[in-house]
Amino acid sequence: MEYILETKNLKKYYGQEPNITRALDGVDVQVERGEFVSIIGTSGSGKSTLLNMLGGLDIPSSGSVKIGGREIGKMNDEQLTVFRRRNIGFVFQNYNLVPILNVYQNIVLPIELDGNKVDKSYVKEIIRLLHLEEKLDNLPNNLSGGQQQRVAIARALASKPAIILADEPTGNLDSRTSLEVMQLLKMTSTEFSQTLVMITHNPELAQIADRMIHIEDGKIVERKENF
Ligand SMILES: Nc1ncnc2c1ncn2[C@@H]1O[C@H](COP(=O)(O)OP(=O)(O)OP(=O)(O)O)[C@@H](O)[C@H]1O
Repeated sequence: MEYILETKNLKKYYGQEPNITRALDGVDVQVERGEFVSIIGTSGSGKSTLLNMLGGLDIPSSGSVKIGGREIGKMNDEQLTVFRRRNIGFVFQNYNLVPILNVYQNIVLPIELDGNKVDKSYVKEIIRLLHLEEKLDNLPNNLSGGQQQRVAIARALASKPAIILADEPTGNLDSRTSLEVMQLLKMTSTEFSQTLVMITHNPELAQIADRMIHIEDGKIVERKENF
């Protein structure tokens, strides 16, 4: 079977002996197309490092990452940038919105960067579901943290990427809104057969996924509730 995301013996070390940090220490992860997987672990366990590797944002010390069957270590920077933009939607903790663009422009930016036509009715539906209709002309600075996060989620969904990688996507939302946003992410990813990988330290949110991957000290550990 070909997985949409697959790592083999993935290692990421920072620094050098004797002060080496093994952020990832031999990680084998497989994610099936359309799956919703949460990666859960305590602070410093390696979650963000793993997500960055799965999204081709960082280079492994050793081991491999395959996205859609393609080994990303074999692509040059430009190929990887285009590949990422076409296949992966990112939702970061800190939103990464463009401050000089308004909400609507931020949402459709990745589509336009790729020279594609905006599916207006789809984007409108995302905007409605994320309660952003009234904010489309606002600049990010004029929004609350939670609103900015919803814009970031809308942007990730708008280009219908095959894969959505989310790093604590609801970290700045209250618990009720977090659950709502998570349900929305789950609903849209199911509707468009998207693969969703989300990292969190919140067990309640992690359980919304089809499957949980536990990480401790840079290693995947098996837990009973996975089965
Ligand atoms: N650029 C870096 N340089 C040195 N060490 C790093 C770097 N990035 C991460 N680390 C270390 O690697 C380990 C894993 O970090 P990572 O950010 O992946 O953890 P995390 O599980 O996402 O944590 P958190 O939940 O706090 O965001 C930590 O010990 C961290 O200090």
